[in-house]
Amino acid sequence: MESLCIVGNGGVSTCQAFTRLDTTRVGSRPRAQLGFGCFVRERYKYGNLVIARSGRSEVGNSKDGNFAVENEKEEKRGGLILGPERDSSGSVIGFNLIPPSGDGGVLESHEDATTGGTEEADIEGAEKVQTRVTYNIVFVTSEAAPYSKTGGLGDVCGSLPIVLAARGHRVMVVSPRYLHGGLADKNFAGASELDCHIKVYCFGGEQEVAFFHEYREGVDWVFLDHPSYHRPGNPYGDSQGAFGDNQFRFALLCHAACEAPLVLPLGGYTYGEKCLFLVNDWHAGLVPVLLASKYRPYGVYKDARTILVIHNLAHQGVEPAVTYTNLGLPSEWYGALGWVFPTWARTHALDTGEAVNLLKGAIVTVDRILTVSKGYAWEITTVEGGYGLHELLSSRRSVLNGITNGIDIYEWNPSSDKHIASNYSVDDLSGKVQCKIALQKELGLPIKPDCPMIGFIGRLDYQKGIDLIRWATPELLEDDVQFVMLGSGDPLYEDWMRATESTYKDKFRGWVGFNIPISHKITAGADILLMPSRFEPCGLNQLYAMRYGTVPVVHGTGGLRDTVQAFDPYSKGGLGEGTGWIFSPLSKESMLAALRVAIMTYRDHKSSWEGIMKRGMVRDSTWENAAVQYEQVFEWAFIDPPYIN
Ligand SMILES: Nc1ncnc2c1ncn2[C@@H]1O[C@H](COP(=O)(O)OP(=O)(O)O[C@H]2O[C@H](CO)[C@@H](O)[C@H](O)[C@H]2O)[C@@H](O)[C@H]1O
Repeated sequence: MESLCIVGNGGVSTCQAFTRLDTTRVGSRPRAQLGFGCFVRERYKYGNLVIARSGRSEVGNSKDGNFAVENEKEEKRGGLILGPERDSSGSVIGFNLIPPSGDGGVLESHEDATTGGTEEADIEGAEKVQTRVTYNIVFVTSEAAPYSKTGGLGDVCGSLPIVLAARGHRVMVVSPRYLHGGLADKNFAGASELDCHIKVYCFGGEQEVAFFHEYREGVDWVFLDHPSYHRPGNPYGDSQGAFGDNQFRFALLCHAACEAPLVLPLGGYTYGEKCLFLVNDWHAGLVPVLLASKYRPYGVYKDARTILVIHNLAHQGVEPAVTYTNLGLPSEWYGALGWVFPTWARTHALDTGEAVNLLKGAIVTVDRILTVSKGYAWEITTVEGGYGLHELLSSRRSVLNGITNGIDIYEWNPSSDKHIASNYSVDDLSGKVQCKIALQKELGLPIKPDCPMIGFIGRLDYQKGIDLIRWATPELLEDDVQFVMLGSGDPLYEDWMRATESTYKDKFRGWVGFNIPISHKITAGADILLMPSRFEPCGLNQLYAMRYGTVPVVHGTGGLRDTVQAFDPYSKGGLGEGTGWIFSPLSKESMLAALRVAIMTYRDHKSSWEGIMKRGMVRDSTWENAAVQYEQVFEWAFIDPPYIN
């Protein structure tokens, strides 16, 4: 117990007792980079108020014990709280706690943010406790599971918001209310219409939109309602291809998402102007452009920040330049979105290649950029991975970070999964073979519990390396293996899957369609999950597979390389380490070679195989791990002024 003077608004307001609750050491950089010691954080209880105080030890190479002594000394010398720091609305957002040396370091990460270049080391070292600063966070996304999902974007925007809310943030997710006229429409049944219709100006007129809302698992799920979201198909298209008015549909989403924190009194209060927009992929790319061009010039959202999360750079929302006037942006902002196709990509000699690119607009106006793995964060700054935006992305490298996705460990849990035939866990794997047998039965394959079963789940497109699978399948199926694929997408590959199934009746099954229960059954029933992705920003299926003891064989790219550890039978004195196989280059030969080693290990080295399975099953893929790193980036975003003021 000690006493501390609390000075507020220029005068000593009171002197009261306070108690130190705990002292923790905050993740530190290598000393050589910083030239000073590690940061420490202490928490104090003052009446009902808990105050976090951060400072740094001057003895960088102190052992933990020395840190305690150091801070004990500092504490004895006493410190001052120089009053609350308030935002423009008068809300208290922090306390200026200054030790007598004047070396306060209340916001240690401010220094981190200005040094640049090595932030990733700090992201990983961030504390794994409840966050100290909370934000009003607005996710803007074209899909969020379980309401809408065509792939990994839906998974991420369906689970990360819940984890952030549980960590104390106020979180809203704004997404369209798709009604396709099928069973999936019931996903929105829990959302009720809010008494708030607004008009947004774009596409040559006023567009009236409504909002639906469901408060679930601590998150405000806000669904934007407009007739253009009500049609058969999926969020982006139908059997005829992509919808022709997607630019309109997602521009509408962005306009409305900018209004939502200002106009929706969720739980009685709006989110307000001081919020953090997390804009996902091109569909949400207009949000930072709108803030910069239409709100901040009028004094609105001056204290908001925006972070672009890139899940897939291959999709950028590119449309002819003439469509710019539809977007509801001031004409002088054309340069932000204007983009010129390289000469080789133009359609004819008179084509000037001029276009508007919504993702590019976001990249040049947003405060910070995140991708879903570190490997991909680097790849998008290269010619090969940058899809024409590598130079722009490189120019913003100082605010670009990669954070590997987590997974929903409740939905993807082999010991409680309702979709699979038999539950199992790392302590009792016996149910896994039952899942395989059940899958063989369901698919009409010969029941062979010992036959290696390879699985594939994903969109049938160029990104996922389906062409490679197609070339390799005849050779692969010469062996005594079974191969099960689930996917939809390019009709060429859908037809190929059907044809292959009829050629290899005893060995191959191709399930064309999008089916979540089947994806769980394959993840549990297969022994090997194949992911020969050409590029993969993160990849979730390999994470699900590892959690289910299904061994991934992946191409060494992006998040696949970051998350799968190559099996090495000789390490650890012959005990082995690693969670799967990584092949490179992306060729039929190297993929088949990796699969053959995996199959041989499955057949002939049972204990090694079990080791690989178990290491994968206990790997930490939780969202908590990623959420802590997200919070570090949030802090950095608010330390810097808005990129475009
Ligand atoms: N036919 C089908 N039936 C049922 N379920 C199916 C399915 N096809 C795919 N899925 C499911 O959709 C999700 C796909 O996630 P991925 O991360 O593998 O890829 P995607 O390319 O969509 O995501 C993009 O965004 C995510 C999220 O950031 C990144 O991980 C990824 O690298 C990037 O390409 C998984 O949950 C998978 O099970």
